[in-house]
Amino acid sequence: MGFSAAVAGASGYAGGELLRLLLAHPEIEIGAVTAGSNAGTPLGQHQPHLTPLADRLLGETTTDTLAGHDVVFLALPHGQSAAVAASLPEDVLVIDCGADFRLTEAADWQRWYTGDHAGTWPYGLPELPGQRDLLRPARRIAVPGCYPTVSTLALLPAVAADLVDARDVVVVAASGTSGAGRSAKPHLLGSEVMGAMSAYSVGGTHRHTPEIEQNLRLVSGSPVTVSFTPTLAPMPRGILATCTVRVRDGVDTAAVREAYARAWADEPFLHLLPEGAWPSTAATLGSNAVHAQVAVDDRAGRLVAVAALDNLTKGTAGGAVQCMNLALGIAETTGLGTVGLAP
Ligand SMILES: NC(=O)C1=CN([C@@H]2O[C@H](COP(=O)(O)OP(=O)(O)OC[C@H]3O[C@@H](n4cnc5c(N)ncnc54)[C@H](OP(=O)(O)O)[C@@H]3O)[C@@H](O)[C@H]2O)C=CC1
Ligand SMILES: CC(=O)N[C@@H](CCC(=O)OP(=O)(O)O)C(=O)O
Repeated sequence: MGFSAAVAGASGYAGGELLRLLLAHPEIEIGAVTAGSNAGTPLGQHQPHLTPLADRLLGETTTDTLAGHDVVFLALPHGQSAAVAASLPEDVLVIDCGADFRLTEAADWQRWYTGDHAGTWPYGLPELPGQRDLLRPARRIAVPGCYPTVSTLALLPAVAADLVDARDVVVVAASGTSGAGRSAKPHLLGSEVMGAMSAYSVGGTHRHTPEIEQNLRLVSGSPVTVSFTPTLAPMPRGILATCTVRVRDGVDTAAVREAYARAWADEPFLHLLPEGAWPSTAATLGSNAVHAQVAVDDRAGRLVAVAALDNLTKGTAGGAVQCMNLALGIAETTGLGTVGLAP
């Protein structure tokens, strides 16, 4: 065991997935586990699948509890991370699963969130060009939102190779309910969700829109406009994103597939499926993998890129552990699987 790690928000979904992954990580010893209103109760009461940690008591999320670790993961609601991070020494690796430090523009923060913009940390999507060089020396990392991870990765090779016009991107993504966190909300009741799909934050109102645009802008030679519509699917975890964008003249499926195969040849977690096979969330569950497929719809003149991932693994905790590995100087794939759970 080389490094100690604390997890704040350990009673929640993202915190639970972090602990599941860290339990299997050969270089990590799990230290403090903390919560909010559930502080003082045993972790096993909230995360019964984490049997080796069942008797651990959840601590208060304070500087005293979190201090003294090499790594601190924050899996807290938006707006809670800045104060905690500021109280920790600069040489401690702090990895925030929330949104507070993802956006580069304060104006974007003010438009899409409430309160003051806390700042910008290196963005925890290693697959962005040049990003690994920024993450290796970083001691503060902002993990992307789950929809931005899957949508950005689904579109990145096509936008980077200038095969598409990024002014006309449409993303419709279906998420499992764990994406909404664990606190009780009427629209997440079993009777509302089971056997039903529904759209929400329609009409360009979801706060992940500027994050997806920010990511694609990094590689696009032209302006980027994304119309993003999330939907809620009757499953506990997983996201399937269907992304379409106008293709440049003469671009066909073969050219797009070649660009994705080239871009992802050395990516350990990004898989372009064999031609004709389309992603399913189930095949990615519990793994850090992203499965994708692309085709050009010649009649409509649009690229269709479909990608699936597990929102709690590559979409949050797995992405966070991947970034931790880079920042600790250990192999990026340590403790992370690419094999999903099926059926
Ligand atoms: N779920 C997902 O798929 C994704 C989540 N994220 C982000 O990860 C973070 C955690 O999300 P998620 O796990 O889903 O949320 P949950 O609601 O499931 O968990 C929230 C956690 O934060 C704790 N908490 C709440 N308020 C406070 C407080 N004031 N002080 C200390 N601890 C507090 C809760 O403790 P208690 O049980 O005591 O209330 C709980 O442990 C969020 O920022 C979310 O946006 C990012 C990408 C995807
Ligand atoms: C199904 C569902 O409700 N999903 C969440 C996305 C969660 C996520 O990625 O997290 P951040 O809040 O960290 O950005 C939502 O749409 O708000």
